[in-house]
Amino acid sequence: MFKLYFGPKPALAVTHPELARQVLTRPKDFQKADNDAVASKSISSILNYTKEGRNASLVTSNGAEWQAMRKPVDPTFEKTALRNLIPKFNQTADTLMDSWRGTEEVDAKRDMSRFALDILGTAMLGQSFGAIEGSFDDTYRQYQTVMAELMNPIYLLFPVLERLPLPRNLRYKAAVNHMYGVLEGAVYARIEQRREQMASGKLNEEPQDMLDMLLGPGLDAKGVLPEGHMVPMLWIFFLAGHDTTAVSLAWVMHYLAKHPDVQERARKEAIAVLDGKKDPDADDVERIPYINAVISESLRLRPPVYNLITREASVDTELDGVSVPKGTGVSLHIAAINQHPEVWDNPSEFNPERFMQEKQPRVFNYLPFSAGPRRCLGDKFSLLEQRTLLLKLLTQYEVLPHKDMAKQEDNFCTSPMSLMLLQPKDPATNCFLAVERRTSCFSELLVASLLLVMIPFAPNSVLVPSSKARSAPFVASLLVP
Ligand code: HEM
Repeated sequence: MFKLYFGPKPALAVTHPELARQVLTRPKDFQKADNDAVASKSISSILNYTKEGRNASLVTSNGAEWQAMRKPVDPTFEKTALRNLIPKFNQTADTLMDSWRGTEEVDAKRDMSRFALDILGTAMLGQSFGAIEGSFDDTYRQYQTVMAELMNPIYLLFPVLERLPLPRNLRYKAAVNHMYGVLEGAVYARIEQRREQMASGKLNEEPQDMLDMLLGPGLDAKGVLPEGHMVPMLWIFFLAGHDTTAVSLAWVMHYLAKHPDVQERARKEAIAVLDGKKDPDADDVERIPYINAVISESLRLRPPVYNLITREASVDTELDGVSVPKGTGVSLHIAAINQHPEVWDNPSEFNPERFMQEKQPRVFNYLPFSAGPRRCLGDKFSLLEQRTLLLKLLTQYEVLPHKDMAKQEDNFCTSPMSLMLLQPKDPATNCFLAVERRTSCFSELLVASLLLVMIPFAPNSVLVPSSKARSAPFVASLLVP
């Protein structure tokens, strides 16, 4: 544990799993800090509040207010509810991989980000943002403006600047208003659709996406949530679920490229589970322990939310014998906890094997999704999305190190966003990967049997992973953020 300052405010950084356990399981002593600690004022006031000015952010509220929001949305993120979304995940994964056909270079961070956004659009609202295809440009651009400005350090440090009529403020507010309109519009369009279906006697009672689940049956736009909370809740899902998953996937690509042996084993598992099918189903994604271990190990070493800075002492209290005055910020350094040498052997080594043991890591030793009552709501959603993509990607593509990757370390960037999100280093410098298109499962079997005879004559064949990256016909580059 060490002391630091968030601007002028003193704070503690916790790096030991046991102390993390205490912080996460003593919500009366350590509560969520006020919104302003993590987001600029305009975003807080426009999207995280109801029109009457009540805090409607699931992420930053506390106590009964938080419970009133979390309880009704929990079932939407349960395994059984999520199973229905797998066809949407498959479809978006196909769109992504189709977009790579014939491409020479692919930017992995960008594409994982577009994938994660389109997944959220489709799964939440039933409409893709068209981010992968670039067909929903305006909303995508406005969304990017909000995301870029949300953590603008200048405005976080000097919030008073937000009151000035600066071009940045006008642009930012317009983008936030646009996003509010899109989310509100989606809710009202759904109610309207139901009304029409009801009138024509064709109302489909089965929820088609998360919006249907949040709305519950009927024509009430507030759905299962307290009045005025629907749009802020949808917004939170985008905010909490987009970049986190995108960054996680980008790191998985990075590790797959760096560890061809791991990738090959994961591929074998994917091919065996899919068994010639194009699309995984809900059972398939449960039968991939090794791919799961690869994701878990990547999340351990490079947790997207690596520094959770959202807690503060709600009363005068103590931690590890140190007195902690009310109002002190408390950050959980998840990246440090996930690699604590007291609980992990060779902590900085990438080794998915750790997650293949019968005895899984103890809860507070491994915190990419945090733990306790405030554990990430969307962990299962994100894992399902990542597993679905990897199952398909590994059977169709091979992730290879780009020629510049020899120089690469597992670096992460120090952009303003890295205050919370651990992103691979700036793409312009050294985070290139390459992917190679693979043959289909059927033709792969064919090629494999031919290779038994032809190996001496076919050193660049798709099934020989080494020197082929630059000579094979379908090389595309994946650029990790
Ligand atoms: C790899 C992907 C993800 C990571 C690493 C991640 C990580 C986290 C972390 C560390 C927290 C903070 C928990 C705490 O304060 O103790 C959190 C909270 C949250 N996450 Fe995630 N998350 C991911 C994906 C998602 C997705 C896909 C969604 C929704 C679609 C989501 C929704 C939320 C929400 C709503 C909360 C606030 C929960 C509450 O305070 O009750 N997350 N997440």
